[in-house]
Amino acid sequence: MEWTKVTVATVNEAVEAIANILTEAGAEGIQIEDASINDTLVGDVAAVSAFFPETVFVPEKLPLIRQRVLQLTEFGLSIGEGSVNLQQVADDDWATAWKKYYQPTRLTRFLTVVPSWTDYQPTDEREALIRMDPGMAFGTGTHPTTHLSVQMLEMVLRGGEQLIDVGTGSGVLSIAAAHLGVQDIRAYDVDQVAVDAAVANFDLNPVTQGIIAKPNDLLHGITGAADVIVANMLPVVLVPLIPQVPALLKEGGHLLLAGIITEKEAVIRETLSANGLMVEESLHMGDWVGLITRLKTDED
Ligand SMILES: C[S@@+](CC[C@H](N)C(=O)[O-])C[C@H]1O[C@@H](n2cnc3c(N)ncnc32)[C@H](O)[C@@H]1O
Repeated sequence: MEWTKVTVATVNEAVEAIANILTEAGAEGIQIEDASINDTLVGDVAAVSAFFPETVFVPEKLPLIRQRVLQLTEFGLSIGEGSVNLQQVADDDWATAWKKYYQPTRLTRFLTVVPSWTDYQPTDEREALIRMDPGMAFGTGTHPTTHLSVQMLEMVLRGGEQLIDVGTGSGVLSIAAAHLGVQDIRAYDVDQVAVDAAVANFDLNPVTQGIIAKPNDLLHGITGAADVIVANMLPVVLVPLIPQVPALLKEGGHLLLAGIITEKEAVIRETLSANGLMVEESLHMGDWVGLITRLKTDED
């Protein structure tokens, strides 16, 4: 079988958004390259490739893909070169591409994300595995913003908390939280395809029994407070999310934010402050920032 490979040349900041556009256009697999895995790319230059099966007539889809990539700039996102290129690839190349780019990745000392088709075994008894189907959209769990999110979860969770995962995507953060002892998890995503992908990934990970996954726009209409709210999303979505958080965060609870490129950190901090939240700690990975925040108290 032949596949059509569509590659968008971009920068790190836009990688997740472009992956979503390509998935929504009918891609069956996404491959992300940046300087950490491809020597020919330097700095924050990145490439997102999507593989479409023969049954999809890709040239028909290209104008909309191009238009949606360009529209990202309207949300304040830098897209870099933004060029879109087509290539036919044979099945064998595709199989090799998966193997090359989706390797088990140790996110933290205790959590490793593993493509579902590998037989990777933990190297020690404390290493827990997050099994993900790499054919599904919304990240394989190896993006730096996901790394930061999992690191922040590991820093604040002690077990037994209630957690809300906003923009769950592949469900990776909910699976990580379940491994860290959280049983009461609500996972939401505005996109039904993402919710379906998350549910399928929950089924691959026995630890996730009982997670509620539903389509929802941010936290509109959600009731019932949580100890931890985690959101790895673009700043353009985090800004309207933040004012919804204080009503849903228990006293002493944490809001964990990732998906923030360094240039957008100031606007996120301003929005947090205007809504009675303060930054307890910030984590950095490349150009990305993760913020551990909590409600301000009288002592602050
Ligand atoms: C960068 S992905 C994060 C996926 C996953 N949580 C992770 O950390 O790898 C962002 C997700 O947010 C979702 N999203 C975007 N806007 C949203 C909204 N208004 N409400 C809920 N989810 C949203 C997207 O569909 C996407 O799945």
